[in-house]
Order: sequence, then structure tokens, then C-alpha cells
Amino acid sequence: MTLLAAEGLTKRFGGVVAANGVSFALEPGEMLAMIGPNGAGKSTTFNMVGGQLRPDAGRVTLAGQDVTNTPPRALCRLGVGRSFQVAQTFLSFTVVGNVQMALIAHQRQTRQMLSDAAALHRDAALALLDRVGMAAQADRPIGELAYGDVKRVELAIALAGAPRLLLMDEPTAGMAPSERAALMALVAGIARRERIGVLFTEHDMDSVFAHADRILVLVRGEIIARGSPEDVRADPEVQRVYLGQSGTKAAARARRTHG
Ligand SMILES: Nc1ncnc2c1ncn2[C@@H]1O[C@H](COP(=O)(O)OP(=O)(O)OP(=O)(O)O)[C@@H](O)[C@H]1O
Repeated sequence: MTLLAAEGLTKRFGGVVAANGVSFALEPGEMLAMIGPNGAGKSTTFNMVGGQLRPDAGRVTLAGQDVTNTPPRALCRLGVGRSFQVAQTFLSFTVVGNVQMALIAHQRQTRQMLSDAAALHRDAALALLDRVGMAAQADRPIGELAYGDVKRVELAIALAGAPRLLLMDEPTAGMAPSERAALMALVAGIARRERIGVLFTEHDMDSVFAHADRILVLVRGEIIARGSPEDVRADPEVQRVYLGQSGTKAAARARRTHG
């Protein structure tokens, strides 16, 4: 069954139509990228799916259930995870402590239990860190980690909610190219193995062409192309209005790397 469906999502800000009848579907285990130039409506669409922004028209369904206008917290309980931002981690806490906090939050245990956080869920948190390759650094303060490793911990934190859908808004922003490739490979591997659907926006075309199963191209609030990385790369309209030379090079690099 289709995991996520957006149907006719539309949002206006004054005279600007930020998203105009945006429709797409995402299957379990699929990596779906949303790309487009600045101001294309990516964040607007993303935030309507994630419950931060109320659409003027259209609807969002999760495994057939209408979740339009469902707030993020309630969506989380339905299995929609988001990648967290660095500022939302507790920098003085250990790596494993941060993941334990996420597990506690997911189970909606009360704040009084925080004093016991060191004991609670440690094994489960270590198992999550293992999935993102960070178990060996479990007891370091998160503030000491390299940025790419913080991103891995953030992924573990998102996975603590046992999501069936992950929403990732520019997951590789601010990362070095080698770190980006490693993080996206990790996300794609987990998504495919565990049948988690991933919707992500991304400015880094190398990450998109190497790891997306399908790509949506938004321009001025409308989807102008959709399909496999190959189809999107070859689309003359996409070439003209968005990708140009840099996208062609990114696609060629992705093909060389991934056969
Ligand atoms: N809260 C808002 N109030 C007014 N206009 C907005 C608001 N949010 C977005 N817009 C406008 O809607 C359009 C789409 O913006 P959006 O942020 O969704 O694009 P984007 O594709 O995510 O861009 P970027 O790649 O720069 O993040 C833009 O013209 C933007 O100025």
C-alpha cells in the first residue's frame, strides 16, 4: 500500500502561489527527493506534509489515512519521523544519553524520570547507535563529535520513534562532500532494508542523483518533472530551467559511482 500520498497540495502567501496542486506518492522503502531552484516551493510542500503548514487545498494521506493538518507531534505517533536539528540535541549529554532521551520522549514518559535517564533504554539506544555506526562513540559528549557524526546521531534520534516515513529537509546541509555521501548512503541503506519511506529536499545534486529512487522537480510551485534520476536528468525542461551543466555533471558522477 502507498505509504504517503499528497493530492493537490496548494498554498498561497498573499499573491504568491508557493505550491500549486502538488501531488505525489511514496512507497515503503523508497527514497523520494524533492528538488528545484530557490523559492520553488520545496519547504512549503514539505511543511504541509509534515503538519507545520496548513494547505489551502489538497490532502495528505498516510497508509490510506487522511492526516491533512495533523500536527507534527500527532504525526510522530502515527510513524512520521523528522531529522532533528543540531540545536535540538543536548550538547552536554553523551551520544547515548541523547538517544535515550529520544526513546523516553517517544514513549511519552514524564520529565521526573529524567534523573533515571542513564539507566533507561540504554540497550535500545545502543542498538539504535549501532544501526547508524555510532555505537563506539556512545559515551562521548555529543558536543565533541564531528558534524557528520552529529548527523548520524540525529538519524538515530529520528529512528527512535520507529518511523515508517522519514521527512528530511536538506539532511546534508553544511556537511563536507565526503560526509554527505556517507550520510546519504547510510540513510538509503536503512530505508531500503527496513522499508522506511524517505521524503527529502536537497540542494546537493550529487546526493540526489546517487541516492534517490525517484525525483520530483518543483518550479514555481508546480511539479514540472518526475521520475527516476535517469529520466529527470534527461528531461529537456529540467535541463533548461534547473539542472543545466551542474546537474548533468552530478548525474554523470553518480552513474560512475553506482554503476
Ligand atoms: N511564510 C511565508 N510567507 C510569505 N511567503 C512565503 C512564506 N514561505 C514561503 N514563501 C514564498 O513561497 C515561495 C516558495 O518558498 P519555499 O520556501 O517553499 O521554496 P523552497 O523551494 O523551499 O526554496 P529554498 O530552496 O530557497 O529553500 C517563495 O516565493 C517564498 O518567498
